[in-house]
Amino acid sequence: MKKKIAILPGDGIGPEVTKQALKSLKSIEEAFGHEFTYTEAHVGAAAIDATGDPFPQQTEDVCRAADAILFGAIGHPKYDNDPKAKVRPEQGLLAMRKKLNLFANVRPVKSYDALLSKSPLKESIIQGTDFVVFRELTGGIYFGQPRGRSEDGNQAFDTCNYSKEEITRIAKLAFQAAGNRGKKVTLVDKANVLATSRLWRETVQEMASDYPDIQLDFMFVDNAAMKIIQNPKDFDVVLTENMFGDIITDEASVIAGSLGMLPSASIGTAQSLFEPIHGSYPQAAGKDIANPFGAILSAAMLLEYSFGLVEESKAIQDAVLKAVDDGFVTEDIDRENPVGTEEVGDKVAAYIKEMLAV
Ligand SMILES: NC(=O)C1=CN([C@@H]2O[C@H](COP(=O)(O)OP(=O)(O)OC[C@H]3O[C@@H](n4cnc5c(N)ncnc54)[C@H](O)[C@@H]3O)[C@@H](O)[C@H]2O)C=CC1
Ligand SMILES: CC(C)CC(=O)C(=O)O
Ligand SMILES: [Mg+2]
Repeated sequence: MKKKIAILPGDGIGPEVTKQALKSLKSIEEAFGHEFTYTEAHVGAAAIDATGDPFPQQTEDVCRAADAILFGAIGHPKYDNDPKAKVRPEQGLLAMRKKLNLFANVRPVKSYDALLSKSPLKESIIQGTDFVVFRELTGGIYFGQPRGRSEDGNQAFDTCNYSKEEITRIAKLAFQAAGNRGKKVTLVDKANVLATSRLWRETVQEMASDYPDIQLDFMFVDNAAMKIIQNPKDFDVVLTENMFGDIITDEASVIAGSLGMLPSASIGTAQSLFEPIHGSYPQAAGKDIANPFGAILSAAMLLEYSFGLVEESKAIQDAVLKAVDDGFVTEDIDRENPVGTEEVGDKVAAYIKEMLAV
């Protein structure tokens, strides 16, 4: 199969974890005889430095010309520590999501048997966790207008906005996913307080009759934040809006062992984009300590979601599992006996070929 992949490494640890994901994709090409071409483009602080724009037209063009997009992370302390900065790397990420219509961010959460003992959570509680969060990605408070500051600068405001259409299109994907899994959708919202959350409940309730074999539950987000840690196995498909999904998945990553473990797919109406759920972790940049599994598993999601290459995707997932089982993990997982980012990437790429006997 011949496919074009846009590579957007971004900032901080973005380039190093993306590099490890590419090693796995190259093993897959070799093992299965596929031909992927990779076109790199700037996004985030790297793009501001190069062009003044965190999501330049040239990068958008590269994304639109591709069959799928692999993204690292954006963000830089020089902007985080300057609340008055006029242009911010995060604007690039949000612009990219909006312009490419990446409306559904799918974030699978799993525990790893080999990592159970490393978790601050009780093994008996997290063992066997397997749920997926469908996070709406192009609406809500990250995008709503008006937003800004009052004229005297003493007040600031953001707007949370949702339309039925925005809710319906992601809810459909969540119901369909539940049909192929544990047949349960939990809508996480704040319908006791927010008008937007009440629209979510109403819309999803109306849709439920189209999916009679799916159990639909509702949970307020504050309760969900607690229950995900207390009883993660109660969840199958979690459906939620943009900001709630952002927050509860960072929390849920503790179940997997580290924020560096979780991949994601951002489903678009044309191309889809694949990215680890973490940020640019600037403290770790260039130190060969970042966990690349989230990025590598994002490449696995890319193969399955965008190219329909299920066996190839599984080959990467199996190699990751073997690397984890064999103790090839970075210091966020194993402080006493870590290996470096590059070594993890090399190991997974080698295991793919070894397990497929290439
Ligand atoms: N999708 C994106 O590109 C995102 C970008 N950001 C940006 O990233 C920058 C840093 O933000 P933070 O809040 O510190 O979030 P972050 O996700 O970069 O890091 C938070 C903490 O998670 C751990 N961590 C994250 N990724 C890891 C990895 N691959 N391996 C090992 N440990 C890892 C580290 O303990 C780190 O201190 C900011 O500029 C922020 O705006 C934040 C979240 C998402
Ligand atoms: C940096 C934010 C815009 C997004 C974020 O934290 C995320 O998508 O996980
Ligand atoms: Mg986040």
